[in-house]
Amino acid sequence: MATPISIQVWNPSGKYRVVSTKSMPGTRWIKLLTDQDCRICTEKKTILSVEDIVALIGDKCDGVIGLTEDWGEVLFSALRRAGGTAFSNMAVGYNNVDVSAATKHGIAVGNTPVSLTDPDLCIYLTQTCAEYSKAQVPAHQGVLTETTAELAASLSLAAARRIVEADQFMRAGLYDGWLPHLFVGNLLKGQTVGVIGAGRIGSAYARMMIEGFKMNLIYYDLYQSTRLEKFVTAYGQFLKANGEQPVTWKRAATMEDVLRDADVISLHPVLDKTTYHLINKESLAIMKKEAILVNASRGPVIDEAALVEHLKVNPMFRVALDVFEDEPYMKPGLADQKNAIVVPHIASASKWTREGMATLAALNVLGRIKGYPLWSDPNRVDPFFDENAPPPPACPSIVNGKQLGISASKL
Ligand SMILES: NC(=O)C1=CN([C@@H]2O[C@H](COP(=O)(O)OP(=O)(O)OC[C@H]3O[C@@H](n4cnc5c(N)ncnc54)[C@H](O)[C@@H]3O)[C@@H](O)[C@H]2O)C=CC1
Ligand SMILES: O=C(O)C(=O)CO
Repeated sequence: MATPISIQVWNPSGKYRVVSTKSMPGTRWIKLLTDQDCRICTEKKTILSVEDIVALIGDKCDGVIGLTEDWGEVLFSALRRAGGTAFSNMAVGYNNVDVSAATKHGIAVGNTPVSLTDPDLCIYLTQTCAEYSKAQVPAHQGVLTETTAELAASLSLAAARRIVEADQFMRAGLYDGWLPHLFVGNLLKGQTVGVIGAGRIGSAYARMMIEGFKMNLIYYDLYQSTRLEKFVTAYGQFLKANGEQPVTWKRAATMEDVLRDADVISLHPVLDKTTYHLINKESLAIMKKEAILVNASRGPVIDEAALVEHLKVNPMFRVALDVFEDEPYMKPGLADQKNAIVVPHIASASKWTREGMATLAALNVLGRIKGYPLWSDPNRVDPFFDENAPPPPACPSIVNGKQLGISASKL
């Protein structure tokens, strides 16, 4: 075992033993657990291997909070042997977790689809235009959802206006004076934004690009996003009533239609068998030569080696990536491409979101340890964030709750 070098323990004499495989932001999650007689053990610096985590679980552990590690048979059987019944990913995505292995061992699997109410947005829309405000803009905007969508929007802009290249050029002392051809990029207004996977994050990203830059929408999802369609229709009517060109939407019959039509394409599906290498050599070839591709979902949704080859022969094609196929590594050649922007999986990295995720992950584990029921709607978890009141006695979001027969909360 690579010895963990900086173990930190809170409330050493606590009755319940909880391990957090990574140090998490904020202090509320620590207080919530220690107030309920939990001893918390976390590794502050190292990225732990599966072997390290088994050692940290030891022979007594009630629950674990983890992220990105490979949570399969080895870890779940170790947790079970130590008497554990709870695991929570500190993430909304849980493609790193073998849920059926957890269920087999009677272990609950939590995730963090954080949400909060955003009254300002609703007031703004109500004042702006009655129709527009009725367009089913959700009263609950996800904290993780919006944060991740904002990063995807930032990457779209950075790629469209070549901000990273221009920044590097400045710092290299190459700027001699204003030139008409210097870092000419793409105007977004009036262009088409394509969204693949129009769930919570994909829809929030679409709204930002449509409202912010008056782009038209084409999307592909297995399900119809009625709420998003109504929003774009109403916003289009609002623009028309104000003498502006209305925005439009189209639900594509195939993903290829999106790839063919869109100027900026952002990927937001879950990672599963149907989305693995969704973007590959063939699908890249369909896209416009000057298109922008953004990925803040999961790395393996793109065949990254094929992407590197595509970037080499299509210098006007740009890509902006938050996630990578072999994370934390990049495929050979990617870092050399000027038409690629790469950031280290920071889409959810706003203070509020990360602290909220830590709180939810801790409460998933605590709820299971205490035998609490499941919260009624994992997309409406605002009560768990109220710093002035104790959190509801429920598990905020357990993905295999039904399979384990955990009862639903009446709250
Ligand atoms: N980069 C980051 O830090 C973050 C990444 N994520 C990733 O984003 C993903 C999406 O998150 P949410 O929007 O909250 O999930 P969601 O479940 O609300 O949306 C996913 C959408 O993908 C669609 N989908 C599934 N298979 C598809 C297919 N074959 N083709 C097209 N669409 C398909 C689903 O119907 C659904 O509408 C997460 O699963 C996670 O992997 C989430 C948060 C942060
Ligand atoms: O929540 C997720 O799925 C993440 O990727 C963490 O940022």
